[in-house]
Order: sequence, then structure tokens, then C-alpha cells
Amino acid sequence: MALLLCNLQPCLYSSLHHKHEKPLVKGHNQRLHFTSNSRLRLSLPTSSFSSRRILLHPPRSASINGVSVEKNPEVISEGHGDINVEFFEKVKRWVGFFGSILPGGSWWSFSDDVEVNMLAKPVTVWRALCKMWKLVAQDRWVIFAAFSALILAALSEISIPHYLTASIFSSQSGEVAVFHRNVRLLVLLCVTSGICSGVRGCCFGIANMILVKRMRETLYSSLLLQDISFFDNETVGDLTSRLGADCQQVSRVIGNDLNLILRNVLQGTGALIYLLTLSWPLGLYTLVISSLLSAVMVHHGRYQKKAAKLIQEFTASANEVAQETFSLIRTVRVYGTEQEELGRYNWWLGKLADISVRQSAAYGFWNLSFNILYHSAQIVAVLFGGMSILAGHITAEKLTKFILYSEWLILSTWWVGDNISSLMQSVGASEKVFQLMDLKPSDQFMARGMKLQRLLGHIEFSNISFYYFVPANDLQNARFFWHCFIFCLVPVLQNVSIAVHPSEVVAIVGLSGSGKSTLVNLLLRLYEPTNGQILIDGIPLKELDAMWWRERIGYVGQEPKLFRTDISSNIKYGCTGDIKQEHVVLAAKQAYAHDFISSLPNGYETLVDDDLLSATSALDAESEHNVKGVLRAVRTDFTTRRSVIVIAHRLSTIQEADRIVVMDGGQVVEMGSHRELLLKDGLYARLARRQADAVA
Ligand SMILES: Nc1ncnc2c1ncn2[C@@H]1O[C@H](COP(=O)(O)OP(=O)(O)OP(=O)(O)O)[C@@H](O)[C@H]1O
Repeated sequence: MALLLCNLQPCLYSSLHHKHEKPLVKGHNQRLHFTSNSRLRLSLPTSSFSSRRILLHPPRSASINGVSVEKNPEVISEGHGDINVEFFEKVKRWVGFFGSILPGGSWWSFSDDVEVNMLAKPVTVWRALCKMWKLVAQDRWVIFAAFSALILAALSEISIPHYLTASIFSSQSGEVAVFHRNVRLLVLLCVTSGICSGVRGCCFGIANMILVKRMRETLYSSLLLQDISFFDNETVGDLTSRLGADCQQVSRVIGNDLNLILRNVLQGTGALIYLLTLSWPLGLYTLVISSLLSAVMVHHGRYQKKAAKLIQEFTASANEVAQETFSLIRTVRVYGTEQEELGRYNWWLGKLADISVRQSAAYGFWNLSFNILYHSAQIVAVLFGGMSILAGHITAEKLTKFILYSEWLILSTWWVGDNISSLMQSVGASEKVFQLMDLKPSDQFMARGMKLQRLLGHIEFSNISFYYFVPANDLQNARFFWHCFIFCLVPVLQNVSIAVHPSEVVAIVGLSGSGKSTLVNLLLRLYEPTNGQILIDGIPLKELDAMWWRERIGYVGQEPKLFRTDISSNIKYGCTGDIKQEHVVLAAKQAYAHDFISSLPNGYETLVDDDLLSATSALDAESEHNVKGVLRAVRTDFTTRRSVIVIAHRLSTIQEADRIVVMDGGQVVEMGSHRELLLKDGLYARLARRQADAVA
């Protein structure tokens, strides 16, 4: 016994509400309303705002498809005040602006124009590194090889200035043997550092690749195993952004940031020890300069981490808008909203640019501090070193070595700072990625439920009630709601009880939004009922193995989506075992699709694309006739007994169903055969009359 679920609703929307009244709810993110000029508009989803939990101060302007878009302030403020007043106002604004851009001023604060309530818990660098290590630990040999090469290269490089100076001064003093020995060592150090740098670069590159691959694998598999309700609150653009740009950014940690930080820490430490042995007062002085640089660098690193988080969030939001627009490009074209969509996208780009400007300015400040400290270190070293030579305390060779190594120390500190800020950015980007990776899979994948030996096909919805969880920002979608911290509960089904007997064909009809599809979603276990239970042959559905149960269901969705592969593969999709071509053809024949598929140039090998779908998706008179044929065949086929639940908007398709369930506002209001329901003269009879009038 198998179960066939069909959702044959050809019409998208059935009733309209005035824009300023309660919006009609269709799906959780599409709404229909009249605009002020009475033109019918489909309002595009606002999910990019709601799911990101970024609370933006209301822009001063127009709304585009339900999303406010900031306008040029010049355009908005049209006051023609006194010229002097305007001039002083301008001057005041500029003075205020200059005050705010001074270090510590309000311009630098990210919370001025955006208030980000990040759901991701902040990750410390150590925690992020531990998590990354777990991902690459399996291939730890690459990391060990990379670090060994790094240490050898760093030691060789740090020794070069010493032998370089020694060679020059030994040749000047005519010590030929010492000169030759120094040159030989110099060559050896150069060769060693060259080879080790090559090995280091290659191994870190491989480690990078391994890390980004594992990260994407882990993240993707974690996402795939989430409850469907998780996807109601996340957007595709956001998730693909985490998989793409964020993973790439995080992968820089090992290959770039850590690699360079370690290298420079090693070289800086070596240089410092050398400096202290040469002259401890000068050595200490260089240490003070480097410490000042480190303090600036820590501050800068923290700032960059914050900026990186915001950039990551805004990039994801921009991606969501673009993805949404591309997926609804036909609607955009028909309503001519290209400019408005561009505005919506630009709004996020503006936010991105805003953060990037401050990020670049902060980088400029960091460079400025570095340059001042670096050059002052050189000047002081030359001044005091020169005076020490004149006083006969140190030799010229010592001073040359000192200047070379103090430069090395300061440059290493600069590099460490630069790479720490990049590390902070990567760690900032990793927060959401790790949070998503750590999500527990849906219980359906964890629990091993029952598998029935024999399935009769008795389905009972027993006193089912169901609420959707909707993000609080989507409140306009809720008919009734109960406030909670972030989510609201939207009641959709109330005390629904329906029994489907084995081999029975039951049709569910009702107005749009009455909860028909939700009922089917519960049966597919895409959601769990809030109250009541579904019984399959008397056993609670949630005790059955979800995979096993779904394998026994043939499901045709309201708007079937096909994969971009050939027709055969789409027909076979999800079937286990060895499916032969004749099975595929048989299935296509039963669905009255064989003739159409055979007429295509490549038949069953034809690649499914939008053009092909546009020719097949409409439920026209012929396909309606075919659907009726399929239902009739299912009813009379006693070899493969199936219970069938079919949802239809066109009542003519389901007249022959054994029973028709009529739903209204999440409740079952009528039940019976076509004839019984017409005699009853209730909602079904009204709907049937309305459709008959529409056809006439
Ligand atoms: N994922 C979701 N999150 C929040 N609300 C939802 C979700 N899916 C549906 N809804 C809301 O639940 C209600 C019932 O929707 P459902 O799709 O079950 O109705 P339906 O009778 O099948 O409608 P239609 O005939 O238009 O497909 C509607 O108000 C809908 O907006």
C-alpha cells in the first residue's frame, strides 16, 4: 500500500485586501495588495530584513515592495530657508563631522546607523582555531610540514642580515678566510630559506584548501539536516553566502594569517634577542616602540573584527536581495520595478560602502601610526648609535647590525599587527559559520523510528492543531499572534480530524490559506503538529521512521520544481534501488507525460530548463483531463492499492473523489461526496457555483 499526495492548485491568489488593511497572507512571504493607484501589486518578501535580525533605523523615504529605501537627503529636504542660516547650518554640520572623525569620535562607532543584534555568539580566536584544527586534524601532516618549513625559513631569514653585515665588514678589514666563510654561510641560508619558503607556501595552500573543503562539507551537511522550519526563517541568499564567501574568508586563517603571524613572531623574537645582546639600552628602546605598535594593533584588530562581521551581514543581505530579484525576474519585468530593485540592492551596497570607508580610514590610521613610530625609531637609533660610535662605545659594524635588526623587529611587529587584524576579520566571519555548523540535526534524522511490516494506508488526523513560528519582524503576516521573544505563533489548523481509509481517494478543498497544504506538510512530517496526532494504521506517525515513511509516499507538489538535469533523472529522483528505463517510461505513461517527453528532440535525455517548464506547468483543460484520468486509474487499480489525498482548487478535477473535505480558516467545515455537498448548499456548493459561473 502506498500513498499518493497531489496538490493541484493552479491558482496563486484568490482574494484581495486593501493595502492599509490586514494583508492577505499567501505563503509566508508573499502578499497581495492594492497600491494607492489601485494597481495590483505582489509585494516581494521582506525576509532579507527579518531573517538577518538587523534592525535599521527607518530610512526617510519611500517603500519599495514593502522595503523602505533611503532617498538622497538632498531630494527630501526641500526647504528654502534663509541663505545665511543654511550656510551656518552647513558650517555647524562640517565642524560636527570633523569632531566626530577624531580618534574615539562617534563617526567610528558602527552602532550609529545600524544596530546589529547578531544571533551568532562571539567566537574567541582560540575557540575558532580549535574548531579549525578539528576540521584539518585528519590531515595534520600537511600542517606539521608547513610549520616545520616555516620555522626553518624564519630562522634562515633572520640570520641573513648578520652574515650580510659580517661579510661586508670582514672584506673591509681584509679577513679573507672569515669573508669566504661568511659568504658560504650566506649562500646556504639563502638556499635554505628559499626552499623552505616554497614548501611552506605549498603546504599552507593545501591546508587552506582542505580547511575550506571540510568547512563547506560540514556546513552543507549540517544545513541539509535541519528541520524545514529552520529554512522558513533563513533565506537562500544568506545560506549560500555562508557557504561561499564566509567559508572562503575563514579559510584564510591557516593559509595566510597564522602562517604570517607565526613567521613574523619568530623573526621578531629572534631580532629582539639579537638586539638586546648587541646593546641592551638600544634594544629596550626598540622594544618600547614595538610595544606601542602592538597596542595600536590590538585596538585596530578589534575594530576590524567588528567591521568584518557587519560586512559579512550586509554582503549576505545584498546577496539575498539579488537572489530574490533574479528568482522573481519575470514579476520584476512585468511591473517594471527594475529601478526599485536596483534601489533595494544599492541600499545594502551603500551600507557596505559605509562600513568599508570606516574600515579603510582605520587602516589608514594604523599605517600612519606605524610610519611615525618606525621612522622615529630609525632616527633615534642613528642619533644615539652615532653618538656611541663617536664615544667609542660601539663599532660601526655593530650599529649597522643594530639598525638592520631594529628595522626587522618593527617590520615584524607591523606584519603581525596586519595579520592579526586579518585574523580577527576571519574569526568575525567564522561566527555565523560555526554557529550553523554546530546546529543539531533534526530529530527525524537522529531518532530511529518504527518500520511497519505491512502498510494498509489508514490515515487519521486526530484533533490536529498547528502553529507556524514566524519571526517577530514578519508580524504583518500573522492573523492572530502570540508574542514571544523573537518568534510569533500563527495558528493555521485548529482541531482538525479527518480519517482516510485504505485505498480511498480524499480531496481537500477550500479557500486559499485555509490550511490544506499545511495538512499535507504535517503528513509528510515536514512539520510536527502542535497538538493532536496523526495515526498511520493506528500507530502515531512520529513513532515511525521518517525516511521509511516518506519512501512510501508519492508526492506531487503544487508548483513542482525540477532539478536542472535530464527528464529521466528527474523522474527517478529519490527512488532507491536500480530503476530501469522501462520503469521511468511506465511512470511517465501513467502520468500522461510520455507523449510530450517523446516529442522532445532528446526525449528522456532532454535537459530540464525554464523554457521546458513553461510549456508544462499550466493546468490547462488537457492536463486537467489527464489528472482526472490519473485519479480514475488510481481508484480502479487494485494491484497497487493506494490511499490518495488530493488538494485542488478546480473542483471539477476532484468530483469523482470518494470523499471531499472542505476547509475554511484552518477548520474542517464540510465533508461528503460531491453530490452530498452540493445538496448541503454550503461553502462547497458556493465555490462550485462560483467556478461554474467563471467558466460560463
Ligand atoms: N512556512 C510558513 N510560515 C508561516 N506561515 C505559513 C507558512 N506556510 C503557510 N503559512 C500560512 O499558513 C496559512 C495556511 O497556509 P496553507 O498553504 O496551508 O493554505 P492553503 O489552503 O494550502 O492555501 P493555498 O490554497 O493558497 O495553497 C496561510 O495563512 C499561510 O500564509
